[in-house]
Amino acid sequence: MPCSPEDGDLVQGAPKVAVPDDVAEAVRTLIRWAGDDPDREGLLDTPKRVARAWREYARGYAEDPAHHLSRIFYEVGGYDEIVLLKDIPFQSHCEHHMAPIIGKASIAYLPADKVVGISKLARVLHAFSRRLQVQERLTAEVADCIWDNLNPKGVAVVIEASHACMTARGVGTPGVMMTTSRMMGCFREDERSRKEVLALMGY
Ligand SMILES: Nc1nc2c(ncn2[C@@H]2O[C@H](COP(=O)(O)OP(=O)(O)OP(=O)(O)O)[C@@H](O)[C@H]2O)c(=O)[nH]1
Ligand SMILES: [Zn+2]
Repeated sequence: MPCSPEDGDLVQGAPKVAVPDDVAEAVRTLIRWAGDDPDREGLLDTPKRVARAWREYARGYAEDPAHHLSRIFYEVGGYDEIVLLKDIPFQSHCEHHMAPIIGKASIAYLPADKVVGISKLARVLHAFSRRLQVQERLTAEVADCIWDNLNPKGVAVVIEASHACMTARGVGTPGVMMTTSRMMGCFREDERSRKEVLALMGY
């Protein structure tokens, strides 16, 4: 995947982050554990690559997700209906196996007075997904962050994802998706609002 400008020191051509010896050594140990020789030519640079890759996978730890919701618009022409960002692709890693979680999220809110730039919903998702996660917590953290910072009338988050720890190992069930949701405010209390937002999401 190409680096985006928000990757900071990870932008192609920028100086690479230094990898501490103990981190590289940990990867060498893992290579040995996997059954290979970390001193063979093809694997010599792998510990540093893996270490830097993990800085990318886990760059959400360096972000304050709420910061993305700090630029508020109060005037949006009296708009008072659902705002939905649908099928946002994301990647995360499960905290049990550190294996990829690959999926999509739909994030909706019903504004009271505060509205944010629509990209910010995806930024909040990425700030939480680029950490070690379980899908339930990821779903709740995204919803809670929007609820706490925008004080909307409702928040709805639905996430569908495939867990590599289930597809590439373990139970070995490719194609299985896990679905989680968090409904808050009107989407939790009012059945019509809940149905409306789920229909807009395509469920
Ligand atoms: N609820 C939940 N479970 C997850 C998530 N990601 C991974 N898991 C599960 O975490 C569980 C960890 O179970 P353990 O028995 O401790 O680990 P394990 O022996 O590797 O389990 P298996 O995956 O069944 O081989 C597994 O059932 C995984 O499928 C997630 O986001 N949410
Ligand atoms: Zn897992």
